[in-house]
Amino acid sequence: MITVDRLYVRYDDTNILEDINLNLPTGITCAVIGPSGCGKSTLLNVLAGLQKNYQGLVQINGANPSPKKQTIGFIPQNYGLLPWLTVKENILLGLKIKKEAKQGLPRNLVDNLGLSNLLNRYPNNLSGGQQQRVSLARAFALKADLLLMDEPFSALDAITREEMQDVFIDLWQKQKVSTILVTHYVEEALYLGQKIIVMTSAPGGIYKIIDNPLFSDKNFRDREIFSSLSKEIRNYLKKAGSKNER
Ligand SMILES: Nc1ncnc2c1ncn2[C@@H]1O[C@H](COP(=O)(O)OP(=O)(O)OP(=O)(O)O)[C@@H](O)[C@H]1O
Repeated sequence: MITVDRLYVRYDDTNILEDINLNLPTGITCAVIGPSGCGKSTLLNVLAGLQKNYQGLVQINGANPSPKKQTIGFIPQNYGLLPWLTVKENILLGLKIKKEAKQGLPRNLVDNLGLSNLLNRYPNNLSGGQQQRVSLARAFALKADLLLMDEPFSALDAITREEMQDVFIDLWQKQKVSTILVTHYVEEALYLGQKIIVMTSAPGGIYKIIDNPLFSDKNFRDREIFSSLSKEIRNYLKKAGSKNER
């Protein structure tokens, strides 16, 4: 369970996040969408335990976010791979930090992600899609309490992005890890988020939380509700971008 109660983040005298309240049950995916600069990455950083300068209550399974108390997987915008480590070493990195590297490489995961022949390569010699697969392997190997992804697929071309969205859904179906992902794409939010949080522009707040009936439906674009729901979110985003119109 993820609980956020009256969360504020301030830099100097400016509120970046303002009065964020959230209750997310364990084992769901939640997509966060909102105008540029509204504080989406800041929210992820707070949940990851990377940012401590906040006010309010933030709890993951009843405790403040901390690498000592929970296992938190984090996939940043640039995949977060260490260029001086091989694919294999990058995948094992999280497990090493968790002191579980002795279990060795999670072979099924590596095979499912098509990484078996790339284990000795370095990240710079991989395509964007391959790098993203490595970062997913590292995150899912952890069997994390919470997986945070900051625009995980935005650097990929459209076809590879759609492939990676399917890869994510397949992995998630097997593990049902609680996941929060930030995205700029309405379609991505509709495919990957059981819940969709629409944020207001700076200072970031929650404009609307939507229960999404299209989650993980591979034919979601063909469903009748798709165009009305995506229109609704785009309208929310337009309004959310201009607080006066709320
Ligand atoms: N260390 C910092 N000091 C001061 N201001 C900061 C700092 N880090 C972030 N900010 C500001 O906080 C605001 C929110 O930034 P954040 O990166 O969380 O937004 P975002 O919604 O993820 O943006 P984008 O969609 O463009 O990636 C921005 O105005 C940013 O300039």
